[in-house]
Amino acid sequence: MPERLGPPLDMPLFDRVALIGLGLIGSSIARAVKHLNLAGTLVAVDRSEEVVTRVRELAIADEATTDFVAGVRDADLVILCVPVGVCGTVAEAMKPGLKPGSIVSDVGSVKASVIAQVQPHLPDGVHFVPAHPVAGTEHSGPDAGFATLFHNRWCILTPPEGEDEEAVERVRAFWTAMGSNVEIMAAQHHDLVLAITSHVPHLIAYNIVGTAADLETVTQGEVIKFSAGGFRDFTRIAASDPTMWRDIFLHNKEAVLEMLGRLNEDIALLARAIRWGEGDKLFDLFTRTRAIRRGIISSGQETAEPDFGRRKDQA
Ligand SMILES: NC(=O)C1=CN([C@@H]2O[C@H](COP(=O)(O)OP(=O)(O)OC[C@H]3O[C@@H](n4cnc5c(N)ncnc54)[C@H](O)[C@@H]3O)[C@@H](O)[C@H]2O)C=CC1
Ligand SMILES: O=C(O)C(=O)Cc1ccc(O)cc1
Repeated sequence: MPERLGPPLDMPLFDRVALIGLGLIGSSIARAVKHLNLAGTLVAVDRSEEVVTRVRELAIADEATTDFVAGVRDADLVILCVPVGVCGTVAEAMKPGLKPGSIVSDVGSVKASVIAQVQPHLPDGVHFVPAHPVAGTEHSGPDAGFATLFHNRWCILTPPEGEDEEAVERVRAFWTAMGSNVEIMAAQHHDLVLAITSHVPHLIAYNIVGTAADLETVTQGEVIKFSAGGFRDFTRIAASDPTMWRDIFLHNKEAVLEMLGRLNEDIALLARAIRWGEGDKLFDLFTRTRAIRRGIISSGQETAEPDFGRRKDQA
């Protein structure tokens, strides 16, 4: 797997790009954009003065402001990198500054709800190409980002039907330049797929760590001391940002509940197999799941060892 970004482009893809929300994802995009020369001018917008100050200290954008309207003015591409629950209010706040012909995008982990929140606020002539980079870590904030985060990772675009093809292709080119593999799918389908591949696994991690911490027969000290096994991987996931994940579950409610229902049925079957000593059933499942893990590794999406967020290849 290549660990470095390519050389900077001779010509930027966009004259002016505005990022709203400079946390893990926004600041990773900012670093990649600067490194690869993807924007003539990069503007950072955040509601937090502290974040804006830190962005200036880190020098990861050309301009930084808390003023949404001024921040997006004249931008050709505006990307919302905020928790999914506030995308509608952010879109409403920036609306007066949006330039006709510009492209609005986002990075939210849920797509149908973000589209429903944002679309009503976009003036005619502004294109909307929602995106979800399927790449991240359990860390948050502008210091947590790194330019190679999206390298060799999927980025899913969910343009509403009838959206301008050229706008979609420009967003595709942007993510491809950052090293992502881009796929296009319907927002509802995205939400169903991500419910089982990302959202429910996070819920399970939050649940198992919470349950272990609550167990009266096991002390907090023992949970930490003996966490070298599978539990340790769950604690990494369960350290993910509470605001972000609260919003994901509330905004992908139906798909998550659907997948949880299915999961509950399968767990009941596993409990039954254990109770009745049906070793073959357990063995068959574990054999199938081992093949899935090996398939992921051989596809180059994951290293064989735990990488705890791929921070060693930060750029
Ligand atoms: N963390 C991850 O691993 C991934 C996150 N995402 C998505 O990316 C988005 C951002 O996530 P992170 O960068 O991890 O979050 P973060 O917590 O690191 O950063 C969020 C930033 O948004 C700002 N913000 C919050 N509310 C705002 C508002 N109303 N107006 C303006 N700025 C506001 C915060 O000040 C902060 O700087 C979320 O929608 C999340 O679902 C997508 C892929 C991976
Ligand atoms: O840290 C991890 O293991 C993740 O799963 C990161 C992540 C979180 C949310 C997303 O929408 C995509 C990726």
